Amino acid sequence: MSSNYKLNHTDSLGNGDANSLRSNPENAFSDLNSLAQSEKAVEELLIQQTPMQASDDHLIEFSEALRTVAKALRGCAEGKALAQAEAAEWKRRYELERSKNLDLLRQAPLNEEANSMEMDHIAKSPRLHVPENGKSARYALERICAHEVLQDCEPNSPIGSNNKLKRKASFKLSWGCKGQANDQHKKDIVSFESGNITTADRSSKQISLTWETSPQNVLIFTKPKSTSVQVLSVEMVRWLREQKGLNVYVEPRVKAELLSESSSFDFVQTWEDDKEISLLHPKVDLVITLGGDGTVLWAASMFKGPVPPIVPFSMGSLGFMTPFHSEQYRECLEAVLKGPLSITLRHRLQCHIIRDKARHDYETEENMLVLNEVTIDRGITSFLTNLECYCDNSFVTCVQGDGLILSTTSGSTAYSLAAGGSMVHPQVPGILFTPICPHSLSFRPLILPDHVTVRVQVPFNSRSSAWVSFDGKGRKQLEAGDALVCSMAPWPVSTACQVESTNDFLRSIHDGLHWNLRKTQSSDGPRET
Ligand SMILES: NC(=O)c1ccc[n+]([C@@H]2O[C@H](COP(=O)([O-])OP(=O)(O)OC[C@H]3O[C@@H](n4cnc5c(N)ncnc54)[C@H](O)[C@@H]3O)[C@@H](O)[C@H]2O)c1
Ligand SMILES: Nc1ncnc2c1ncn2[C@@H]1O[C@H](COP(=O)(O)OP(=O)(O)OP(=O)(O)O)[C@@H](O)[C@H]1O
Repeated sequence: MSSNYKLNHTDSLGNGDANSLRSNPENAFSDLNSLAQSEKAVEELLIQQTPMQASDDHLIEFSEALRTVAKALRGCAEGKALAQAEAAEWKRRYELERSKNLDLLRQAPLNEEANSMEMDHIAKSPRLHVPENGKSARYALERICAHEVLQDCEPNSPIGSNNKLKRKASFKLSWGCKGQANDQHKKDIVSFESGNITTADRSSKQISLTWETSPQNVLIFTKPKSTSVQVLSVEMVRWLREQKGLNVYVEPRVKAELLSESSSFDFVQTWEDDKEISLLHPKVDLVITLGGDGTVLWAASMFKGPVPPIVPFSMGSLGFMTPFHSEQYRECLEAVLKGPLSITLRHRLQCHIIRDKARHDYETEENMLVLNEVTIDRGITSFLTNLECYCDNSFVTCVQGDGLILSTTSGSTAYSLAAGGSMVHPQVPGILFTPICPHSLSFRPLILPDHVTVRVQVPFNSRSSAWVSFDGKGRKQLEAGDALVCSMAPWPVSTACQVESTNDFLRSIHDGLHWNLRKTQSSDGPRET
């Protein structure tokens, strides 16, 4: 009889048998009463044990039950308080992150204004055209269009040390209308005049870049350790200088290669210190890449802010972002330098890690920008990753598997595709949320809108840490309590198109992946009657 009330054991939160008592406490009391009123039971008890012992037993069991209930309630309250504290802490960090980003964005128009005044004063240059809608797009475009003065910030800087005062080439962007380029700018997408909601111009039209002043400064990135790339770079640098009269910048490694070819390449400019790379953007009108997609990723990673337009030549096995053929480099570059050219505006993600250790002082690790994706995986451990994912502070899901890929739409044809994600046109704004080998039958990839902030956290009860990599590089460990915060960056990467954005994208998936290649069924057979 007494076993009806016995609370054998409880877990750390006081759950277990306590729950059954808590869920139905009245039954427990009424059973006790009926037991006490049962003469037969009392007689039996008197025979088996002394009255003192019996009532002691009941009192002990009853007080045990109460203690367990109290423990369970305390556990619940503590859990709730902890969750609330954690939510508040994350909200604080999120707000800090947001205000930091807003500050950055606010500074942009100021700098732009300052530049503009300086420019107007120096050279009465035409102002760039700025699209009128959405703030983030406006800032992004202002930033990539910025006119800047080529002045050495540090007199001893090797970058452009033989430059006099030069002006960065200016350009304007225009959005095509029904496939035709014109001078229209982006307009509000949704109008709601007279209560009627209608959509007008869409955001992802073909974009055309027109030079307003000729590009003068070209930076070439090359895939290392490739003989064919080295041969082409020698030829291209000479052509750009002798035929086009351009200033050419290359990486220090490439300058050494060129000089070993001939001392006549000493006009080529480079840098010595990695810190000087941050000075590249104001000096470079155009970037050329010679290699595969990896070289485009490498080039983009050199720019921690705005990126000059990139002309990617294909010298790898695939090439989803490299539409130009190296054999025709002269014709291609002639056309690009003259303009106008179609571009694909590829979004990037900005990511940063928040360490649990740095909980009380807003940390700190450098923001990383990715053109393809940021991956959180299990590294060399054999344990499942356990990743809690939030989207703007709403819980999304917990990833248990090999990891998670947060990809741009440009990266949708890379790792995300291999993990089962959809292929998405690179100009569709969005963040792909693709699990890697999830240990669940119902986990499907998601595509989230471009305005959200995604947070991926390793929970404190995780069995192992996780590893983050950025476009397949720069691996960093995430310990329990650490989080990765990721949102759309305001600095896209514009790559020149061979034809136009959609045509290039479709060609790349046909040529690169043999997408949906199937022998055509012959008409020689049964037909619908
Ligand atoms: N299982 C996989 O498919 C897998 C695994 C790891 C990394 N990757 C990809 O490799 C990228 C790094 O490229 P890398 O060249 O520095 O390394 P890499 O030299 O190892 O090349 C990886 C391959 O991915 C291709 N690739 C890169 N970006 C692409 C894109 N946007 N669309 C289609 N294919 C693309 C490259 O052309 C190359 O063939 C990572 O960002 C990741 O997307 C893929
Ligand atoms: N300028 C560079 N400096 C250092 N590393 C680079 C540079 N350019 C490319 N890489 C690296 O070299 C590797 C190979 O580059 P890339 O993908 O362009 O060539 P690939 O592998 O031959 O092309 P594909 O994958 O199409 O066959 C990549 O990991 C990339 O990060």
